[in-house]
Parts: sequence; C-alpha cells; structure tokens
Amino acid sequence: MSIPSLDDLHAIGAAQQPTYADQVERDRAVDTLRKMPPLVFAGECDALRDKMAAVARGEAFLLQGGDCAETLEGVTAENTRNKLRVLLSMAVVLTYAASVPVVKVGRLAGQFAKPRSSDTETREGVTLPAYRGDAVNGFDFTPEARRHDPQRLLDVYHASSATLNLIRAFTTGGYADLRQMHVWNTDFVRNSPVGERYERMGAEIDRALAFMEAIGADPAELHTVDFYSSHEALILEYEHALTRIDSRTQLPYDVSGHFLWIGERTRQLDGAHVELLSRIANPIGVKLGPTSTPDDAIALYEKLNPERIPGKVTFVTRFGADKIRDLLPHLIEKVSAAGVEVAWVTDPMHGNTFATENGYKTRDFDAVIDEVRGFFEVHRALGTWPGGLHVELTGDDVTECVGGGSRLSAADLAHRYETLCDPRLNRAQSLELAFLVAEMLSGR
Ligand SMILES: O=C[C@H](O)[C@H](O)COP(=O)(O)O
Ligand SMILES: C=C(OP(=O)(O)O)C(=O)O
Ligand SMILES: [Mn+2]
Repeated sequence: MSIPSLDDLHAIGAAQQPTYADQVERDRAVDTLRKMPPLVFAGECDALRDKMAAVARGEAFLLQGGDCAETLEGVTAENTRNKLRVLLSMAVVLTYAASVPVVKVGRLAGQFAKPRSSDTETREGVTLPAYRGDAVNGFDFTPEARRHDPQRLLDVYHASSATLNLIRAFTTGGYADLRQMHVWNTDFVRNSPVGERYERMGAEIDRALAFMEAIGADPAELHTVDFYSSHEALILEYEHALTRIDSRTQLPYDVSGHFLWIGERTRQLDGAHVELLSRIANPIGVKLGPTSTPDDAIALYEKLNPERIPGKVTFVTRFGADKIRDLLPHLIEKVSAAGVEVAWVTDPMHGNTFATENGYKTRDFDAVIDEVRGFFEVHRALGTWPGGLHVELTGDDVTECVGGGSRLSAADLAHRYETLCDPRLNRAQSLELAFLVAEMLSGR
C-alpha cells in the first residue's frame, strides 16, 4: 500500500493543523524528521494489533491512559515513572480482581499535540493563537511562545525518544516486576484508604507468588511487562515523516507510536487523517462523540480497514454520562449487524468536562464512573464485550478533577492544577477507578 505525499494529504484537507509561516523552515524540520530512526518497531505494532484482536473477541481488556497533553518540561524521570507506576498498579488491580488479561497502553511518548475548540485565546483584551500542545507552540501567553514553530516537531521527537527509552528500561529491567508492586505505592499507602486496599491486594498476590515459586513455576510474565505507546495522530508533518515502509512486510507503519488514534474533531471520512491512517498497518483508534451515527462508524471502519484485519480498529466512545445509555446500544447493534468486529472502549473523560464558577476546566469523578457504569450496563444488556478504558490521568497528586474518595471540591482545584489542557485523574482517583472497574468486570 502506498502513502500519499505530505502535500497531497494537505490538499485533501485536514482539520486542526498548525499554520507555519515559513515553509522553508517547515520543510527543513520535516526533512530532518524523515531521517530520524523509528521510535517503535513495526513488529511491536503487530503484537499490539494481535492483542487488540483479543480485546475485540472479548478475551482481554485495554487500559489506555496518560496526560491529555504531555509537555517537554514534563519529560523527567520522576514524571515518567509516576505515570508508569499508576498504570501498572491499575493493571494489577484489574488483572487480579477480574482475572482478565490487561493490554497496557500509555498516552505518552508522543501525546504533544492538541485539537482545540477555538483557534484563539483572549486574556484581558489581548487575543493570541490558542495553545495547541508543545508540538506546535508554547503555553506562555506571549506572541513569541504562541507562534507555530516547526522546530518543535523535532523537540517532541527527541522527548518521545527519551520517554520511551526510560519506559522500556523500567518495563524490562526490573521495575515492573510484580514483586515490586508494593514499592510502586509505598509513599501513599499510609495515608489513603485506596492505598490500604491496594496493599491488602498486594499481600494476597505475594502469597500467590510464594506458592508459585515453591512449586517451581516462575513465568517470565511476572518479571517484565508489555507496555505500548499511543497518541492522537494529529499533526500531518510529524506523522507523515515517521511513516515508514517495514522491511519485513513491505507495509507502511507510523513508527511514531504503537497505537495511533483519530480524534473526535478530525474523523471526517474524506479528511486527511482518515486517509493517512487507512494506509498504515498499526492498530488504530477512532474517537466517537455523541454526534456520530452508526452509519458514520461503519463507513469509517470500511475505509480504515477494508481488509477487515482483526485488531486493526478500536472504537473509543466519549458520549458523556448523560448520553451513553441512550446512544451506545444503537451504535453497537448497527455496527455489529454490519458484520464489523471492533474493540469497544470507553473514554469517560471527554464527554464530562465542565467549567467551575472559579474558572477551572474540570470533570466530576462521579460522572466519569457513571459513564463507565453505563458502558458496562449497555454491553451486558447486549451480550457484547466492554473492551477497555481510555482515561486522562497522571501519577501525581494533582487536583484537577472534583470528587473521588478524598472529595476534592471546586475550591480545592487551585491547590495543584497543573494540566495545560484537560483535567486528569490523580493517582488516588485512578486507583479508585481501577477497583470500581475491576468490580464491574468481574460482574460483582
Ligand atoms: O483534549 C481534548 C481537546 O483538545 C480538548 O478537550 C479541547 O479543549 P478546549 O475546548 O479547551 O479547546
Ligand atoms: C482530544 C481528545 O479527545 P477527543 O478527540 O475525544 O475530544 C483527547 O483525547 O485528548
Ligand atoms: Mn483531552
């Protein structure tokens, strides 16, 4: 399968793109990017696609999470470790409490570009281009920072490379060993109810591990973890430059990440994002919001996966807690009736965003849980498989979403509100979510 040129893709028309003032500067950055080594190996993408096929068949569950917007400044050992450990902790809870294999995917090592509702932002009478993620411009509210700068594509490539390098070291070098699960959360177990619950589960797992060791069973799966990277494939310059022909299969792969998704704002059937992602062999996701009809979803599937390769397409619904029970049943029924087999995943974040009176963009933990419950209820009623969870979270103790066990209020948000785009679940809220989802998965 061939790939259209970058110019041809732009000619098709792409929403939510940067506007680079200097084309020579842009071309120089893209040419440099084209020479850079892949960030992931195509064979790893195939392995993840096979795992997503297992999700679609109802044999595994996807856990996908990380920042709404990664930042260049956030590429530190501490930040990366914190995100990894909360995802690993959640995965252990889900695997142990529900006895289901969990496919682990980070929104990281590439999640640097944001689609926005508005092209501009106005503060005290001054209007500047909106912040579109560190891949495009800077967050500071100055004309210099908000300029769309193609050099940032290279900065993001290097930041993603450093992040992935550390993730690979952690997941294969001992940190992700199941025997370390206490160490991941020692600092927070003491003062949180969900931490205590996690620790009790850890003690049970330790006993099971000791038993296995005693009988001479010590599978490699206990010591290392398969962990994959993902991001929204938004900026055509970046994704096109990192799309390469795999020498084994002669097929194109977007080697900027293992799993790429198309956002709610860029899923036009005749648009450039759908065109590019229809050509690559990676597993891909499509976000579906409340305005997507079943016919839209079926047409997207046919275009993205005409050969019906298992595991290639995942539908990530983000309807909002108040709509999922009305909209999801019809969508699943019609898609299934068309003979389309996809992994169904819930994003309980993006349909539940609101602004507080004191001016913070937030989400209520209860609404997030309610959307997840709706997702499970609908699948149970239809006899289909609730395939996974796509969430915005961080391993840090931020205060961005209200509610949860520690009952964060709107007034608490000012304490540690650090996201540059959407509000994330903090570590305690993420673990609480994992325990609740484990209960829903095991049907209790
Ligand atoms: O992450 C998703 C979108 O980029 C985000 O929700 C858009 O936010 P905005 O409405 O503040 O532009
Ligand atoms: C932009 C995002 O979501 P959506 O496309 O669903 O709005 C996101 O996942 O950050
Ligand atoms: Mn977001």
